[in-house]
Amino acid sequence: MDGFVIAVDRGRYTCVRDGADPDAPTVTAMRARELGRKSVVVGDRVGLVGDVSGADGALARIVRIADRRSVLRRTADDDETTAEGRLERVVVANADQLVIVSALADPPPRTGFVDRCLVAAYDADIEPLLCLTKADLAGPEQVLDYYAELELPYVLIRPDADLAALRALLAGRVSVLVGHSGVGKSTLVNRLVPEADRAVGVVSAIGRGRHTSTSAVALRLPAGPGADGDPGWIVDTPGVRSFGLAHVSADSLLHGFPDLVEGTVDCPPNCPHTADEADCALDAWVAAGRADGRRLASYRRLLASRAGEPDPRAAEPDRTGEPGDPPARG
Ligand SMILES: Nc1nc2c(ncn2[C@@H]2O[C@H](COP(=O)(O)OP(=O)(O)OP(=O)(O)O)[C@@H](O)[C@H]2O)c(=O)[nH]1
Ligand SMILES: [Zn+2]
Repeated sequence: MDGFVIAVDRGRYTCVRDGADPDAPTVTAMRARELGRKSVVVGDRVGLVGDVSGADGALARIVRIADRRSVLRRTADDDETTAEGRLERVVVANADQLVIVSALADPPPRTGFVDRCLVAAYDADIEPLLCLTKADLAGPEQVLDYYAELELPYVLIRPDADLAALRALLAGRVSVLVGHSGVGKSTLVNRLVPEADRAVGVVSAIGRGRHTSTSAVALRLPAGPGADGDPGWIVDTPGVRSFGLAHVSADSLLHGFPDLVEGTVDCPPNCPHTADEADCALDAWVAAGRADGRRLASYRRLLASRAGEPDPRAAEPDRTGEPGDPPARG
């Protein structure tokens, strides 16, 4: 029996069977010994044996994990020189899309956080989608201007408008939602999946909150009226407030900045692209107007952060989560 892992809690995996009716009971499973040390995460496609009835108290076993199409990772922090920084976690397997939820106001957009998510998305080979909430409070011009060179797909979310544009982008795919506290991610999840309360209830019944607050949960999107085909899945990541990037090499970090990549062709061999590297061609690239200087500054902040250098702006009082995360001001 093949299935899809939708929640993980203390050695128990909640799975849905492939092809099962959306209302069919979920299957609770444990890992079979033959899996060895391989981890099973939300989004994994697994082979199940044993009692797959989903009845109360039934316990199936996961005997196989399918090859992963993508692996979204994070580390606890950026610093590859510390044990905590090297502690790498797989957030979600087999995601197709990373939906970066950012408010346009209250709290103001944090392009540093978005840039960091873009690095994680490109590193994982997952398509990014910028989801700009609270569009009733502020316009998207500044944020879109910052990403002008990227052709980054985006949607605007306002409380009084339907979510058709977003639903169309979610259809048929597994999309991971990430965002800072207060950006309206929970509000959005509840609007997308009105039964999310029920789903959340199921998860809390197996102990969410007592265990790890960072565990991800996959929620099936409801079929729209008259819609055929698969409406898709969203994966909510309640505890993921930032993406430590210690697992991303300095080279891969650059792939999160496609607007800068071409600017490095004139760099000397093995150029670290840091601000103190006098011959780095990126400064000239920006000076020539080929990319936004704020993007170069953001890239270099991430480079410095990976090397364990403290960000001088992290100490500013109005910054609550993300070191070195400027609002998108011009
Ligand atoms: N004006 C406006 N307010 C919104 C919108 N979406 C959410 N809010 C409000 O923003 C606040 C935060 O929303 P949440 O959905 O709790 O945000 P969150 O990102 O889930 O944050 P946590 O609850 O900390 O995880 C709430 O007071 C919402 O009512 C929106 O589109 N426009
Ligand atoms: Zn360089």
